[in-house]
Amino acid sequence: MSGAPVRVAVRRLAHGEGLDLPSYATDGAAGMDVVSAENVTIEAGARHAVATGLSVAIPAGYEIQVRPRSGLAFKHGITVPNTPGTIDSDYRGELKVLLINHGNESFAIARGDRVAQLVLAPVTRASWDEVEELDATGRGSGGFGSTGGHARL
Ligand SMILES: O=c1ccn([C@H]2C[C@H](O)[C@@H](COP(=O)(O)OP(=O)(O)OP(=O)(O)O)O2)c(=O)[nH]1
Ligand SMILES: [Mg+2]
Repeated sequence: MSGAPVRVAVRRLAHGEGLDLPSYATDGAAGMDVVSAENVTIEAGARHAVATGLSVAIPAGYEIQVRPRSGLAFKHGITVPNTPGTIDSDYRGELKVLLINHGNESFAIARGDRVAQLVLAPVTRASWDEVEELDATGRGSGGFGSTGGHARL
């Protein structure tokens, strides 16, 4: 961690009352674990937008990324289909965690369970310089495996 934490306004919605705010599990954690505000079971193969009971006002120039927790992914096949989910700085609706169950069994989430992690990240915006020709490179248009497969070169 470098510097003071960036302050982010957070509002609890009615169904978020009593829940822990997202928090860093360890001193060096990159993401804040965020908990579910609902009891829900996600069937094998199904998706669900999990309520967090929170809305936020991220300062301009930042975003929040919603990332999976590796333990849920590895043990249960529960991950974030749109990872990293993007929370825009101008979004004021409820922050939701989209989950998909890639496992073979239904997965029960209880209110208060940690379902994902939130990473605050700076945003660099681009503007286009439209040109007739791009500069030449050794790679050129080669891609999608053009340098070899997964095995040792
Ligand atoms: O995992 C997510 C992803 C998005 N959002 C909210 C915040 C975000 O600012 C908004 C829009 O997300 P995104 O731009 O990814 O979705 P879209 O399909 O492009 O919708 P829109 O047209 O509203 O931008 O939805 C969440 O709560 N959780
Ligand atoms: Mg969008």
